[in-house]
Amino acid sequence: MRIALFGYGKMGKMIEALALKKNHTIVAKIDNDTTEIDFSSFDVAIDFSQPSSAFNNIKMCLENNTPIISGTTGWLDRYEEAVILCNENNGAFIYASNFSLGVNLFFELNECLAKMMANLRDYNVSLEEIHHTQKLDAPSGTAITLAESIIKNTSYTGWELDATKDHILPIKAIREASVPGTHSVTYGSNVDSIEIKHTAHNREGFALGALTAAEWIIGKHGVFSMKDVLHID
Ligand SMILES: NC(=O)C1=CN([C@@H]2O[C@H](COP(=O)(O)OP(=O)(O)OC[C@H]3O[C@@H](n4cnc5c(N)ncnc54)[C@H](O)[C@@H]3O)[C@@H](O)[C@H]2O)C=CC1
Ligand SMILES: O=C(O)C1=N[C@H](C(=O)O)C[C@H](O)C1
Repeated sequence: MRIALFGYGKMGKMIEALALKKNHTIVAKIDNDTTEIDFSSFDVAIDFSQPSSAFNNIKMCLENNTPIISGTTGWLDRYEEAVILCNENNGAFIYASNFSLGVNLFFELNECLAKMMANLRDYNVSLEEIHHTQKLDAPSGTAITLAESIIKNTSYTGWELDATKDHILPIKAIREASVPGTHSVTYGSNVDSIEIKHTAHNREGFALGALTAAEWIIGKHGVFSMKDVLHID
């Protein structure tokens, strides 16, 4: 598979290392704003860039008939525009706030627990995420995905960083030197608490998931998610 990397930072480099081990070829490493890209030279693009550049990278790929996998977080106010562009161009697109298998299983666990807790009024839910200090967005994309699922399945109506209002799910975003990504969901009452937690030990799981999605999407048309790639239901 011939791959173009949009974003050649921590994730771009990790994906390159894994891709080479799997005998894929990295034909382009795009690490800044540019329009000088030969889209005919690669089969798929993988974007791990920055919140301010992700949408434009996705747009360029879709307008040039290139399947695009995006893991960049913090740009989702334009997600619906990306969906429209994908459909208009008969393209192929996957966004995931987290590509690791472990977190995608954790998403399922979170949904299941939210459904169980939905009518238990003695418990309040809160979310915490811990990431490295270079992270540009807060809360993390993964925390937002977790929060949206809880909101869909309980009486919570929204989320806010450090919220203290009724029915608003509080998210605490902590930044510590080199943490790859830790997420926990806690249901607390006066008598006990229930916590589920995912800890990434390094970035390999994210990179492997993104490569798996890139291999999977070739030849397909539409907007997909990691549920499609991993056959989770
Ligand atoms: N969905 C997932 O599984 C994961 C998502 N992420 C997200 O991926 C993004 C990148 O993460 P890291 O690699 O850790 O960040 P990073 O800061 O190490 O790398 C980002 C790179 O993008 C480059 N860049 C800036 N403007 C660009 C443009 N217009 N086009 C292409 N590249 C450009 C920067 O020069 C930098 O090298 C972040 O939004 C992060 O939250 C990170 C890990 C996993
Ligand atoms: O910026 C990161 O590093 C990560 N970002 C993603 C997010 O915002 O959820 C995924 C992972 O937690 C690492």
